[in-house]
Amino acid sequence: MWRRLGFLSPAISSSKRQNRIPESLKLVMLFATDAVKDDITASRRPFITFVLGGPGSGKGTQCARIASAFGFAHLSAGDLLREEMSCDSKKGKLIRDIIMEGKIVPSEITVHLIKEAIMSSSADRFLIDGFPRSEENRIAFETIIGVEPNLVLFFDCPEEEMVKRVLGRNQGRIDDNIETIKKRLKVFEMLNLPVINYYSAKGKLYKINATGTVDEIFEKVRHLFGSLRP
Ligand SMILES: Nc1ncnc2c1ncn2[C@@H]1O[C@H](COP(=O)(O)OP(=O)(O)OP(=O)(O)O)[C@@H](O)[C@H]1O
Ligand SMILES: Nc1ccn([C@H]2C[C@H](O)[C@@H](COP(=O)(O)O)O2)c(=O)n1
Ligand SMILES: [Mg+2]
Repeated sequence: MWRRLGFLSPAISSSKRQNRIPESLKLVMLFATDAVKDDITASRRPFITFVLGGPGSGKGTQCARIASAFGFAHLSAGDLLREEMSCDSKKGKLIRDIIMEGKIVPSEITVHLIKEAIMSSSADRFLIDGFPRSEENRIAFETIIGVEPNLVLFFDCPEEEMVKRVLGRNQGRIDDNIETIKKRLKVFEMLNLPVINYYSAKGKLYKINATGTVDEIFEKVRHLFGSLRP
């Protein structure tokens, strides 16, 4: 099956930008012992789908449809961070500042939130929406949680369409303004495309043209998930 997905995914041009792992994350990785990984993988091995795409490409919209049609638990990294951001704490303020700047929150924070969410769920299949956003995110997940995704969906959408959708979203998000969107698009290209290329090379990527109506896009997604036996 995964070979077939690889075949369907055209290669994506690779980014020249190298991602560096910060010292703080190296320390977390050092202490991510097998005992910690076993928290999630000892009693079960959930089916994990990463859902990637630029800002406004429709990840959240399609995840909601997939979750209700195929029984996946939907974990949005952005939603988890926004929830944490609303806490009146130093960490909450740090997250708010980073999101306003369109940058990426340190991986140890995001992976910890995802890990907690997986552990407190009894689901056997997860959509992890908006993660990993960088090579650092990806490596932290693999090291701390100790599993690789079974499948990676990439919603490929032209920039003008993404900007139009984000500006029309109207959900009161602090990053839904033109200045932050421009920064998020640059960060997507610099940090997220290398991750997409990585999974493409591994034959795990399924690229979906994210233009058209929500229903038209979901038809393609439905076809893919209908052929899976997670
Ligand atoms: N196919 C579509 N056509 C038109 N509008 C869409 C389509 N899919 C989603 N939208 C709308 O575009 C906006 C962005 O969609 P969504 O929140 O799903 O994107 P996202 O990829 O999760 O973005 P972000 O990374 O910023 O969270 C929403 O208002 C949504 O209703
Ligand atoms: N892995 C992630 C996911 C999200 N963030 C931050 C930065 C994003 O701009 C913001 C919103 O996420 P979205 O709702 O668009 O998925 O949250 C991050 O730092 N790391
Ligand atoms: Mg979203």
